[in-house]
Amino acid sequence: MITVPVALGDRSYRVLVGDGARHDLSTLVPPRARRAAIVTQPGVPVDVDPGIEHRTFTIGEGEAAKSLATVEELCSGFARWGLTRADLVVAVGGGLVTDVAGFAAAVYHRGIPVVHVSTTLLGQIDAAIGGKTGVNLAEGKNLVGAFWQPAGVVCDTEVLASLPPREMRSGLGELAKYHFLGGGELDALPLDERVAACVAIKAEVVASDEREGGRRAILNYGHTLGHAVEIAGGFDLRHGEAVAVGLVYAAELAHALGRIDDARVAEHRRVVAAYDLPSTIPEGLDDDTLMAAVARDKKALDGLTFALDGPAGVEVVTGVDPDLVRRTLARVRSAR
Ligand SMILES: NC(=O)c1ccc[n+]([C@@H]2O[C@H](COP(=O)([O-])OP(=O)(O)OC[C@H]3O[C@@H](n4cnc5c(N)ncnc54)[C@H](O)[C@@H]3O)[C@@H](O)[C@H]2O)c1
Ligand SMILES: O=C(O)C(=O)C[C@@H](O)[C@H](O)[C@H](O)COP(=O)(O)O
Ligand SMILES: [Zn+2]
Repeated sequence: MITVPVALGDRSYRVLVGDGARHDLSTLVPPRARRAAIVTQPGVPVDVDPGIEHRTFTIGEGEAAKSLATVEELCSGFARWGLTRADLVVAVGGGLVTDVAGFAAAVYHRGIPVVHVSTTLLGQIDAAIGGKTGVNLAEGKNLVGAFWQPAGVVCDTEVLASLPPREMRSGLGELAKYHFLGGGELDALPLDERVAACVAIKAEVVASDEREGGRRAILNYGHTLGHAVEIAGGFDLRHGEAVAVGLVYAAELAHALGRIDDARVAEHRRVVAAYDLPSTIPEGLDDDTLMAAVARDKKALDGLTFALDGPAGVEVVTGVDPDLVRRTLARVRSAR
């Protein structure tokens, strides 16, 4: 078992990574908790035992279930059962479950503890770590949410064996992101160590800027166009697939701004292709729709804003020329 600490002062917690790590869930349960509300989906074939009285609450599958309506249903269920502030929410699932259950925990009784048992590759290397929780609106991804750190996280690599191949590949989209955030050749590592290495990268960034005042936005690399493609396409692409498209787009944009050279763009394309992930914008998504979604990105405080690679690594670039953003859409489309 590998333990990765997330150092956030009195909100610090442990991330347990390893084959069978779910069996250590009870070690992360806060001492005052008497009851645990387990939030999961019918499609998650993972049983957990928090070691205290528990009841299971299921939510729907797919991004449509990542909604305020689902949060309301969960909170009503918690209230009917009599869950108190001293009790616990345990999210068991991928990023969708941990984002929704984490947000419900953040707002129920103005905040109760949550432990994430992450069951997808994408969740284990990214979504369950760092305390971003939230839901979608019709207008965009994750537009309502809260920073709410878990009391602990379990990344049991054994449960990844049942993950459908497309979901595993989607996780590789976020893994591709870490290649450009100092991760280097992560593929050389055994699975547990690869997951732990990504968790450690994310933990260090989150510890330096918990609420995305600045540096944390590098974790959003590939997400400005990624989220736009995801929502404009009605979620035909999985999150990690959309991030892969967004990484290639961000590389082309950084190149157009003179921040990186041809070889670095080629490296982005190589990493994305090696994971068998898409590198172009799906047909049928028009530029105006994508531009509107890009403008609604939460990072866009001062003009169109992207996390972009450059001589000093990935950093946030504000006020990007809309014409250049459009021309880069055309460039990525033509490289199909
Ligand atoms: N909060 C964050 O920092 C953060 C980071 C990255 C992504 N996200 C969010 O995470 C979501 C995507 O998460 P995801 O890729 O994990 O998808 P997901 O949570 O939708 O799960 C994908 C599918 O796999 C099933 N599944 C889960 N675990 C399984 C298992 N072990 N075996 C078999 N099937 C299993 C689920 O039921 C679901 O149908 C998006 O909403 C994205 O915005 C959040
Ligand atoms: O944890 C972060 O910070 C991230 O940006 C991680 C992303 O992979 C993740 O998809 C996140 O939910 C996106 O955040 P958002 O602020 O753009 O909604
Ligand atoms: Zn993401």
